[in-house]
Amino acid sequence: MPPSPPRPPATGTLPGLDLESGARDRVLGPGVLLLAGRARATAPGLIAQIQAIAHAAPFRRMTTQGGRTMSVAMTNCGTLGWISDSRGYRYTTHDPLTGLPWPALPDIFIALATEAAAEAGYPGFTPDACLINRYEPGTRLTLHQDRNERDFGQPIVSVSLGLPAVFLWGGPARSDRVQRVPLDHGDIVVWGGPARLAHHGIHPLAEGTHALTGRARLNLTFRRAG
Ligand SMILES: O=C(O)CCC(=O)C(=O)O
Ligand SMILES: [Fe+2]
Repeated sequence: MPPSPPRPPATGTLPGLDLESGARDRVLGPGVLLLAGRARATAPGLIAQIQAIAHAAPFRRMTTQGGRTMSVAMTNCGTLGWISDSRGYRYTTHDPLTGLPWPALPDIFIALATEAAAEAGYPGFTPDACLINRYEPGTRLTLHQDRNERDFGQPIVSVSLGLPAVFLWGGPARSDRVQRVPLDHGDIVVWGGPARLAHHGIHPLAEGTHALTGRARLNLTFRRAG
């Protein structure tokens, strides 16, 4: 009997295993790609910028049109910021909490989002909006579509920092089968084209602490909203 072939390398679900960037890259479906670890090198700089942004535009838990309080804490940077309140979801130029324009997109944010989009097959992406989500253990984001943007021809670039999470990736219909995709610190998911209006969400975060973010996961979601 021939010897059994060598096992393929482990696929990076082991916490703390510092796999080479790219080893866990995955196509989740047509138009959607996981770029594993691509934000790892710049993560400390990204997190420092998030702290400065949150100083000017604090994290807050927004309410939905139905009066529920969202469990994810959010803030924004860019010329447009995503908000939810009793009037529904929309983009605004100003932070309703401070009355000031949202803080500008840092150059390192724009560079990262543009490079990740290009690598995933969406060249020329220039974001004008970055939603910053902060999850604590137990926090979840229910299945939804991102559909408040003007041009669905533009992709979404989503960067994970800190605690790991399970990304829920579905399809255009809410009832479509949902894949559970482990996301680690520094991972980037890019979706567009046929995947642009797929349902997605975040499973309730597991307990833990991360060296750079503490008891939290931070997510940057880049969009061309206007
Ligand atoms: O936290 C994530 O990875 C997803 C965030 C998201 O889907 C959104 O902000 O619309
Ligand atoms: Fe989303």
